[in-house]
Order: sequence, then C-alpha cells, then structure tokens
Amino acid sequence: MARTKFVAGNWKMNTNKAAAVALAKGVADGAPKSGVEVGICPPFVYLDAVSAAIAGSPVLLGAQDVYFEKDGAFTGEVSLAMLKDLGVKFVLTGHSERRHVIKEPAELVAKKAQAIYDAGLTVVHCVGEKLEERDAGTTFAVCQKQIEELATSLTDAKRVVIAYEPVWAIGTGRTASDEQAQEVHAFIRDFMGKRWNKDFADAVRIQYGGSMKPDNAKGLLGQKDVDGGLIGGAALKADSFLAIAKAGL
Ligand SMILES: O=C[C@H](O)COP(=O)(O)O
Repeated sequence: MARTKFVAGNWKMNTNKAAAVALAKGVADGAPKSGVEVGICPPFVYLDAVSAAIAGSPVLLGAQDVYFEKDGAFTGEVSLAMLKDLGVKFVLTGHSERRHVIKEPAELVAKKAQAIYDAGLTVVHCVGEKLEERDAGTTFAVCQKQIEELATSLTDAKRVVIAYEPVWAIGTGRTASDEQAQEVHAFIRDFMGKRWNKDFADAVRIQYGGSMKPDNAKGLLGQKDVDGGLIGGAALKADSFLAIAKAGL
C-alpha cells in the first residue's frame, strides 16, 4: 500500500503574529505541490492570519487542540465549528505536552478524537512512552493503550493519522534511532490491523515525532512504516521544515 507521507509542523506556544505570518508564507512558497502532504499547526490566535497567508498553497492548516462540545458555556475553549470556519483540516490529540504537562486525561483525549473525526476533519493522534516506560520495557503496552483511545468506528483511514512521539525524544535533541522508530511503528500498524483490520492499518499514516531535523529526516522517513513526521523545534524555520518535508519525497 503506497501511503503519501505527511509532514506537519507543530509550532506549540511559539511565534508572534508577524512571525507566524512570515513563517507560514515561507512554508507556503516552498512547499512541494505533490508527493508529500505538508501541514502547519500555529497557535489558535494566529490561525486566521495563517489561513490567509497560506491560501492557494498546498499547505494544510492544523490546530494543536480543540474542545469536543459543539458550543456553549466552556470558557476558554475552542470548538470544531470555529476551527472549520478558519479552514482547519486536521487537529492534534493526545500530544505528550497535553497528556503530561497539562494533565489531560485519556477520557478527554478520546472524546476530542471522536469529535474531530465526526466533524469530518483528520485526527492526528499522538502516542508515545516516557523514558521510564521505555526502560521498564512497556513501550508497546503504553502505545497500545493510547491507540485504544480511538474508537473502531473511526474507519476512514485517510482521516486517521498516528504520531509516534517517544516523550524522551521531544525537544531534547535525542532522536529515536531509525530502528527504534521502525520497531514501534511496525508494532502500531500490526496492533491496528488486529483492532480494525489489515486494509485499514495498511492505509493509516504513522508519523514519527521527536527531535526530527533535516539531518536525520531521510533515515527516519526511509523506514518502511514511517509515513511522515510531526515536527516541533525544526518547524519554526521555513528552511529546516521544508528540508524535512522534502526528505519525504
Ligand atoms: O509535536 C511535535 C513534537 O513534540 C516534536 O517536537 P520536537 O521536534 O521539538 O522534538
């Protein structure tokens, strides 16, 4: 099954309005028109400006988070309708910073993933073990439990993306080796084949995230089950982000 690679930049809580627009324009100007999908997730408050900056380009607009309710008294939250209004096509769920820093519980992650899918958008569901979990030999078990947050009623493989992000590799400069990444990606695909079915699992894209840079992207993206990347630090400069995206061609 040929899977088009998907490289997404997660800007996290970085940039200001002028920098966000300039970065978005830089990415839009240099993004490959085919062969690899490219997306960017600016902070909520810059989504509108970034949406305008990438209009007419192949770059997909993503959001870093969302709330699962449709509307109402949920102070500080942002709905899927609001995101769709601005042209958002995909939304992250279960990012390790939300799980471990913000302490978002698995039940809430699961509700968000379901709501994103039900709204017709793509879910980029992040999974990954902490260092102590890797050392304890529970990497596969942790990833499996986090994949199980997705209901099996999510059957459109085009709109389900998994991002495997070992927590010990995020923002640390310490990347999983090509072999370590491939081993977990293969496990995830195999597990998804059992939980959904093989056709679904063969079509789902599994991104790698965690200190992916231009110099290690080719090796990681060359692995059989690595279908793209979720990029943090290196996505804050258009040239390094585009170099990673082009490594996926
Ligand atoms: O969402 C992106 C990941 O957390 C990776 O971040 P990083 O590339 O800065 O390690």
